[in-house]
Amino acid sequence: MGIGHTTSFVPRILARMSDLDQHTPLMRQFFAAKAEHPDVLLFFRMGDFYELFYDDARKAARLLDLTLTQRGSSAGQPIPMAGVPHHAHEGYLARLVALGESVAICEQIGDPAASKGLVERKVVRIVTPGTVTDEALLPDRRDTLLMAVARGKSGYGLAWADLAGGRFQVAQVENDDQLEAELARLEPAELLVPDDGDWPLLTGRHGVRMRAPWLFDVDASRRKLLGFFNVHDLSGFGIEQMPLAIAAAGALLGYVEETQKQRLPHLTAITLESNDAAIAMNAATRRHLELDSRVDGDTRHTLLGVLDSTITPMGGRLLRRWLHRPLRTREVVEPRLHAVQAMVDARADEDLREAFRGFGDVERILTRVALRSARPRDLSTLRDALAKLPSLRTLLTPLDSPRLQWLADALGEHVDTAAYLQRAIVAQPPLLARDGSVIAEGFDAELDELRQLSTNADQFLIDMEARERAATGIATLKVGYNRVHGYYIEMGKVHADKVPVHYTRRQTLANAERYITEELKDFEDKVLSARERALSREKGLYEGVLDALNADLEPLRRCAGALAELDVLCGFAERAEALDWSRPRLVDEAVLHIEGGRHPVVEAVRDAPFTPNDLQLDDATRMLVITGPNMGGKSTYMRQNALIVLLAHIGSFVPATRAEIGPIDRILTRIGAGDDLAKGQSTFMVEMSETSYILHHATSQSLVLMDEIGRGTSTYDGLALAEACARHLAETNRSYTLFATHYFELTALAAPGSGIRNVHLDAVEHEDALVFMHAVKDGPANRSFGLQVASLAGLPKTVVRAARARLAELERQDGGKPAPLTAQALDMPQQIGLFAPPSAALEALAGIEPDELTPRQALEALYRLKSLG
Ligand SMILES: Nc1ncnc2c1ncn2[C@@H]1O[C@H](COP(=O)(O)OP(=O)(O)OP(=O)(O)O)[C@@H](O)[C@H]1O
Repeated sequence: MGIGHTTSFVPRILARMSDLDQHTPLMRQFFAAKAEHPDVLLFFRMGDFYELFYDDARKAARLLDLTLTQRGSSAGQPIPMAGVPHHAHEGYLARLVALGESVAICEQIGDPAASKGLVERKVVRIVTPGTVTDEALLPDRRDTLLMAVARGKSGYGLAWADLAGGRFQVAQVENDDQLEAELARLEPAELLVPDDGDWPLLTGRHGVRMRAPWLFDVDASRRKLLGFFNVHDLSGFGIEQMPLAIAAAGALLGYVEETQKQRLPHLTAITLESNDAAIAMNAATRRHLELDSRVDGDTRHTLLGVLDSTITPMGGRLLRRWLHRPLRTREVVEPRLHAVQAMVDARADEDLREAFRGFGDVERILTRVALRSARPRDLSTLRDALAKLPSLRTLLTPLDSPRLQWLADALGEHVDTAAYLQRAIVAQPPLLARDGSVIAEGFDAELDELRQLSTNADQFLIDMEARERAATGIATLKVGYNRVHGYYIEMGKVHADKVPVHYTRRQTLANAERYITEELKDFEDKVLSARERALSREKGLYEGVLDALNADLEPLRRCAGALAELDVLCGFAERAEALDWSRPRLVDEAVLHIEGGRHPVVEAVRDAPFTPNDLQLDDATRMLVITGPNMGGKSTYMRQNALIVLLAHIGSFVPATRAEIGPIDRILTRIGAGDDLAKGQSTFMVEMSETSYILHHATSQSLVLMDEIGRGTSTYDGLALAEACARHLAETNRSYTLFATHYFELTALAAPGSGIRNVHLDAVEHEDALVFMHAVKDGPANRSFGLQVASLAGLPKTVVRAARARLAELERQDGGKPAPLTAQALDMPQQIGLFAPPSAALEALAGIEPDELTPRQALEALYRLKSLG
């Protein structure tokens, strides 16, 4: 949904409503519902369909490929209409929500059969992209977040909620860059912002919803939060002094209450996310490192694609969260690494992972329990999950890791809940509670009796007949049933004198009398309504089961959280073994020392073996200037080091034989591929704004990757900028920098004492083919192989040949060496051969292919050249 959606739609609806009297009663009902929800699609329940009218119909028809029809006319105008069948509406909802649309569901409230005239209708809930909790509408392995952003002089307040998981978090950031970074990290499905001016950052984003600015009022928000969480102040959440965060949280909560129209008992606290705890990565870095999606949309060949071997969906979601927020807090990361080590040492992951199978999505199930929308199969999955806990705990017991033992504790026992669900729910319940047959036999005597009544009615009648015959001595006495009179005891008129006093006459036939007794009447009442009553009894019992689970929700949610974390850690152990990764050492000294490092994704995709490479950065060496041919492996080398650092800080082992990593505060990258031109900036502009961000933010604890900066402008501008940036990074920022460049001039920076070293990647020409070695070696590259790579890429032979001739000329002019970069050289570009006026004769010569000339043509060419010289 784009910004401004609201404003265009409302006046049209209101205009139609102005002549309400002329509309049919049904349409008046529609307009009334629509007036309350003007800016969302209205699903208007009519029998077995949800119908959409007017603009909603047109929009839905377009988005969902529905047929646009007409429903008669109202106020003299045909009514455009489109509909989706009720039984299949979830699929359509899912598609709309994925497109960032919201839908108000307007149900028939009254019983259509019982109501005279128009059945009552009411909007019962509003499904929005950021608030969905239905299983069918949610992606399994990714959080669906609703976010609100408040802005003020000191920056932005952010609040985000994962309603399906029951998480509610806030943070404050200082500027646009940080806001953009958080949006890139969290990727909210729906974003609420105050309608108080421009939001250039959000242009083109899906799911942005403008809200009235007063909804972000700090005082009102504070009151709302105090009321919602039933607390006296917000200091318990650590946000008392954070007005912007409070404003955002209040606005978010208001929206959730407005759309969900129900209590949200599973949101029990607000967690403050501190920016200091995480390694900062801006939006560009996330994109460049291809953490969970690539520029081309591929998700498999990403770090997450390689790393994710979690079994449960909640484990998958947690891993994604971790991956996007590597932590600086060693107290959290070290215990994870230790846990992975313990599992690797004990080779425990295989059994543990086996144990995770069938656990299902306990976390989301518990949310549905809290929201009372849990379905029977949610409860049976929960039951089966709880039943597996003891064996899971047994597997964890021998593992020597405090974190794993803590998690085993957090799993809890839940013996009573497990037994309770075992008793309450049938082995394989049906999909929907309304069909009955969910509550197990033996759980409730009344339900059992009701069920028995409907199934065992025949036996009861046979038994009763035998009993009454014996009691009265009338062998021909019959117990029967007819539709009009119901159950009866029938006997011939001749037996009139033997009729017991408690028999009441019901009907007289020609030769027989029919009676009813108290017992039979009771039976009749019970049987005739038994099915309905069984169903309604079941419904009540089902609610009771939900109540019982809700009473014990917190420990269950802790259990779900522990399961998710165990699953992720276990996945790390599995990956470490399968991919031969090793445990990184997080140290206090300023070093970045990686031996035998590999790029996890490139290695996974390549058929041929991957060449491992080392990295050594420390106080003495702050920057590597990396040269070498295109395709040599420069980008791969730079990124693999960033990924190794990142993996180490989420608690994973890393693709290296050894890694020693000092404190890191940020990972910053400037990498050309996939530049984001969406913002209407030129490639060079993007390059420079990213570079400027880096120069402003990189510290001596930052890891910076710079890939060929300066490429987007003229050679000398580019070269000058690249050198100035490199110097600044090495001397002022003093960051750990990997600086890949095609400007050989930059290799001159690596003077003794500069903290800069040259390394290069090599290729060799072998029988006309170019072989890339992919090994990082000391010193600058001695040639670039640019022409060879161009020829590999299929550039026309004549062009490559012309380039080769030109290169020879340039090298002759420059004495074959890269020119040292001096200010003088930069000021006087014309002195450098590249800009010398080209020789017409040489150019013509370059275009000549001797092998293809006849002797006569060769002679002619020679004369021509002579004339040019
Ligand atoms: N260490 C390695 N071992 C094996 N193969 C590698 C290695 N590094 C890179 N490669 C392979 O070489 C290809 C090119 O690598 P990369 O893109 O890093 O080169 P580059 O030097 O950055 O090139 P360019 O300058 O054109 O951007 C990769 O796609 C990968 O298949």
